[in-house]
Amino acid sequence: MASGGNNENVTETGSLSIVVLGASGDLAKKKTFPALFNLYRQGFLHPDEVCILGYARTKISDDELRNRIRGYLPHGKGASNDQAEDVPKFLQLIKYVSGSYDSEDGFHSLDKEISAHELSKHTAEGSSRRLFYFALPPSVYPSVCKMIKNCCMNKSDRGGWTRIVVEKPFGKDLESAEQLSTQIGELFDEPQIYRIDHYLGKELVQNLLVLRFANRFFLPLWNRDNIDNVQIVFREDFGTEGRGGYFDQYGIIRDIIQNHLLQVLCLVAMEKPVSLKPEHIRDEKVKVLQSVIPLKDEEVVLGQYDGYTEDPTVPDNSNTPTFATMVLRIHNERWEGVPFILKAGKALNSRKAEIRVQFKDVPGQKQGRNEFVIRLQPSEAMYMKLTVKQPGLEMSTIQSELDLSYGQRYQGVPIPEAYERLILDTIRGDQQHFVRRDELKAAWEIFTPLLHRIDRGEVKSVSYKPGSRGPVEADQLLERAGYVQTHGYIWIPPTL
Ligand SMILES: NC(=O)C1=CN([C@@H]2O[C@H](COP(=O)(O)OP(=O)(O)OC[C@H]3O[C@@H](n4cnc5c(N)ncnc54)[C@H](OP(=O)(O)O)[C@@H]3O)[C@@H](O)[C@H]2O)C=CC1
Ligand SMILES: O=C1O[C@H](COP(=O)(O)O)[C@@H](O)[C@H](O)[C@H]1O
Repeated sequence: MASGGNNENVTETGSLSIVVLGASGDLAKKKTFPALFNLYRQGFLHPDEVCILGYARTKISDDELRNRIRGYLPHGKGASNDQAEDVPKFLQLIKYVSGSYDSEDGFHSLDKEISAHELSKHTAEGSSRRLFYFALPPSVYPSVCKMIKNCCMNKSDRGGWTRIVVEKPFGKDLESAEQLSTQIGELFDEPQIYRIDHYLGKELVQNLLVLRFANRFFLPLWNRDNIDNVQIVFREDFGTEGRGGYFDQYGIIRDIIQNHLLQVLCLVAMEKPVSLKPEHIRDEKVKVLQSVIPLKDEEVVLGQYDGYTEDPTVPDNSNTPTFATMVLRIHNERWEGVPFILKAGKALNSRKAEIRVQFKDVPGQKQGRNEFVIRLQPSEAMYMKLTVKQPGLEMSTIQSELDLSYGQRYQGVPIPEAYERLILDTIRGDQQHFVRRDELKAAWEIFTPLLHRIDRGEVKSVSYKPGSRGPVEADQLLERAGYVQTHGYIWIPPTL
C-alpha cells in the first residue's frame, strides 16, 4: 500500500511541500492561503521545512500571486504588529508554477520545484511530505489526480507521504459521486484522500462528541424517551451574490444540507464509538446515515427567493431551491420517532448556524419546553433554556437559561478557523474530521431520489421574500413535526 495517513511510522517532520492547485481562484485566496498563514504564524509551518507552491493555468509570476493573496491575510486594521510583520516572511515561502490540469508538462515543472525544495532541505528521497490541496472544480479532479500520480509522488516509501485534500462538491448525485470516488480511488488509497467538509472544522462541531459522551447530564437523556425533536439550521442573510452560475447547478441541498448539515446530524445522532480513532468514529457516522429512512414529500419544503433568477447566470425558469426544510427520520432504537429537521436558506433575515435540541413536555408544566442550543456561528455559544422560579416573593415560573457564551467564558482565546484546523489535521495524518468514501455514498443515497425529482421539475420551490424567514410552509412543517416555539422568552445578554 502507498504511504498515506493514519500510519504510526509516517513522518511528522522534515521537508513539507504544500501545493495549492487552483491558486489563482477564489477559495484559494479567501480560505486556503489565509489558513496556511495562520498555521505559519502559530509555528505549525516551520520556515526551515516548508515550501508553499501555487499552481494554476493563469500565467503570473511568484510576486503577482503574492500580491493577489496579500490583501486576504490579516495584516491591516485589527491585526497585531506581529501579524503584520509575519506577512512578508510568509509570502516569501510561496512560489508559483503555471500549467494546465491535464498535461504532464506543468506537473513535471511542479515536481522539479518540489524536488529542489526537498534537496535544499537535505531530505532523503521518499521521506518528504507532499500535500496537494485541490481548490479546483471537481470536473478536473480525475485528471489532476492522474497527473500527480504520474509526476509528483514521493519517489519511494521511507516514511514520507503524499496526500490530497479534495473540496466539495463531491459529485452531484449518488452515481456521479461514486464515479468520482472510483476514479480517484484507482490512483490513491483511502488514507491518502482527505475529503474536506469545513463544518467539521468548526469549534462547536468538534466539541459535539466531548459534550455528548463526557457529561452525565447528557448521557441518559440523549434519546427518543426525552428528546422531542432536533433542528439543525443554517441561515444566511445574503443571496448567491456572483455565484449564481455555480449555485444554480447545485442548489441548497447539495450546497449545504447533503454535506454540512448532514455531518452535524451524524455527530448529534451517532452511538458512542469504540474509541476516538478516526475509523471508529466514521464507522458510527456511517451507521447513522444508513439508518435514515427515505424522505417523504410531505416532509420537504423547498423555496426560492424572489429575484434569484435576475442573476444573468441563472436561467429564467430555474427551479433550483435556495431554501429547504426537511425532516429526516432515523430508524434505530435511540431515535425512532424523533424528527431531525434540517433547514438551510440563503437571503434570509439573519445569519446563523445552530443545533436546537428540544426536549419533551414535562407533565403539568406550561412554561415552555427545555431546549439545548448549540450555536456554531456567529458568536459560538451553547445554552439550555429551562424553567426556574421567578426571583421574588411570588411563586411563579419563567424561562431562563444556563449560558456558556464562548466570547465571555474564553476571553482572549482565539477560535481557529475551520480550514486552519483541517489543514493541520491533514499534515498530521488525522482523518477523523474528513469524510470517508462509504460515508459519502450513504449521504448521497439519502438525497439522490429527491434531487432527481427536483432536477426534473417534479418537486417545485415556492417563492419567498429576500430578508424574510423563508416560506411560511417551512414553519408549518416544523409545527407538524412537533416543534413547539417558546413564546415570551427574553434573553438579557450578561454584562461583564
Ligand atoms: N449565549 C447566547 O448568545 C444566548 C443568546 N440567546 C438569544 O436569545 C434569543 C432567543 O433565543 P431562542 O429562543 O433560543 O432563539 P430564537 O428566538 O432565535 O429561536 C427560537 C426558535 O424559534 C424559531 N422561530 C423564530 N421565529 C419564528 C416564527 N416566526 N415562526 C416559527 N418559528 C420561529 C426559530 O427558528 P429559526 O432558527 O428558523 O429562526 C427557533 O427554532 C436569540 O436571539 C438567542 O440568540 C439566548 C440564550 C443565550
Ligand atoms: O460550503 C459553503 O459554505 C458557505 C458557508 O460557510 P460558513 O462557514 O460561512 O457558514 C456557503 O456560503 C456556501 O454557499 C457553501 O458552498
